[in-house]
Amino acid sequence: AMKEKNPWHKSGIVIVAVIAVVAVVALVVVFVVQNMPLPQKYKYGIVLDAGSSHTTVFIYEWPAEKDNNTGRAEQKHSCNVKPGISSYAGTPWKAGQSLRECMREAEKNIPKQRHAQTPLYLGATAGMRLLASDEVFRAVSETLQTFPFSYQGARILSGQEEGAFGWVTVNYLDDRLKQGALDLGGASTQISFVSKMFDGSESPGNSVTFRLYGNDYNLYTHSFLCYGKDQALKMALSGPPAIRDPCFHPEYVETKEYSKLYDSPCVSDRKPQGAPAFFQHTGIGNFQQCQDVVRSLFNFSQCKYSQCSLNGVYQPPLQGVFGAFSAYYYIMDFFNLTDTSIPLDTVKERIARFCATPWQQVKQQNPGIKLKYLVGYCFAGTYLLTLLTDGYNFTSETYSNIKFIHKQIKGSDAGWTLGYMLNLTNMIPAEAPNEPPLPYAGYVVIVTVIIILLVVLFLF
Ligand SMILES: Nc1ccn([C@@H]2O[C@H](COP(=O)(O)OP(=O)(O)OP(=O)(O)O)[C@@H](O)[C@H]2O)c(=O)n1
Ligand SMILES: [Ca+2]
Repeated sequence: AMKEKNPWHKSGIVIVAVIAVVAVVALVVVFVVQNMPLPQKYKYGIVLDAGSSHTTVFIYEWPAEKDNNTGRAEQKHSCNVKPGISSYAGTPWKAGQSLRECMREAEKNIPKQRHAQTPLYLGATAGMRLLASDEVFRAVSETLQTFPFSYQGARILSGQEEGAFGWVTVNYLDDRLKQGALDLGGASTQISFVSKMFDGSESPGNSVTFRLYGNDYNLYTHSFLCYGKDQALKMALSGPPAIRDPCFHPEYVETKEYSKLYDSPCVSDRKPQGAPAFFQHTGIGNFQQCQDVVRSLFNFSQCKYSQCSLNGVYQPPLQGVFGAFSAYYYIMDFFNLTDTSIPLDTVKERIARFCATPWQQVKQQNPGIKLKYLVGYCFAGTYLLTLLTDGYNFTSETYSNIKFIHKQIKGSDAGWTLGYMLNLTNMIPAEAPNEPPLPYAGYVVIVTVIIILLVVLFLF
């Protein structure tokens, strides 16, 4: 009998193979889809930074299901209003009104179902330290309570908190190396850093301890009230009647109201008897002389500690790199000098040349810059350099340890607000995060390749 070929034999193998391949592909697909991260659910927090010159509403966002020890809160949105609430001393209700528009934006930026559980904090800094108006706080609180968030209250931060939380923000997410923090505001300025030479014993008032990513830190921090850039300018102007002012450009002439100059506690006791109502403010644009004026605002005559920065305030030796933000950044960004590999002498020369440039020419060369800011950069640049060198003791050698920064990793603004919220929500990461051994994509690729390998072996 003829051996009949079984036509089913060959096609049977093919069918089995196809089914096997389809099954494996299906397996892989199901596996990948199943293991894909679910659409994230987020939690939110709102912090209002009520500074002396502005109020900024910050919205932070972090994954809801993750434990909080991995450093993942990020800035989702920010909204800025000027001027600061402390400028509404005469009309407190307007301070409340001024925040409405940004708060409505916050409502839009946070999903409705999360509103009620979103904490809302307002922290005020140096402007309110100087004003200390209960009426302004009451008006602001009333406004904030009309929004559907979980209002946690408004308060004035101490200078120590402001410095310490700025340090936490700068070091959050970045556990590789501990950076110091330099904050130059309108009404106060802060310096915060960790130093081997500082254990808090010499000056307990400058000491703050934190546990961050598995390490304990003893932080040195100090806030100088009245030494923000706007109040420092008032102090500089209120010296001997500033007729010919080295901190303003040649050809700058402006008639100014004397009483406006003395409207802050930083300068009120300097007001001379029988001062005229108006004075002519005339620039001569001289960096060296402007530096002398700034130095005269710093008192170096007494120090009861092993060493001091200025005004008899203890400061341990500088250590490590520093993130310098807020006005430090705005000023150096204007001068195109945020790159600190540029030698300090070159930086001084450039600012000196700017100060010596006649005001008309400065205006022509900087058409895009608001005049109220532009007019102040000669003083601001001189003040910044003098504070860093004569004040904090940075040198030509250590200047490059400063990094002028605006945003943190992942786009959060550098400043005290993120650190403040992390602290109040118990989210300052006490332990270092547990990294998964493989990134997710790598894990999927490896699993898939192994399965395909097994299938190929099986077929042959
Ligand atoms: N784009 C900007 C924004 C602000 N400024 C100025 O920089 C200074 C500091 O601003 P900021 O850090 O916002 O200070 P505040 O938080 O308002 O003040 P403080 O921290 O002292 O309360 C102010 O003189 C402000 O006018 C600037 O030159 N350019
Ligand atoms: Ca500030």
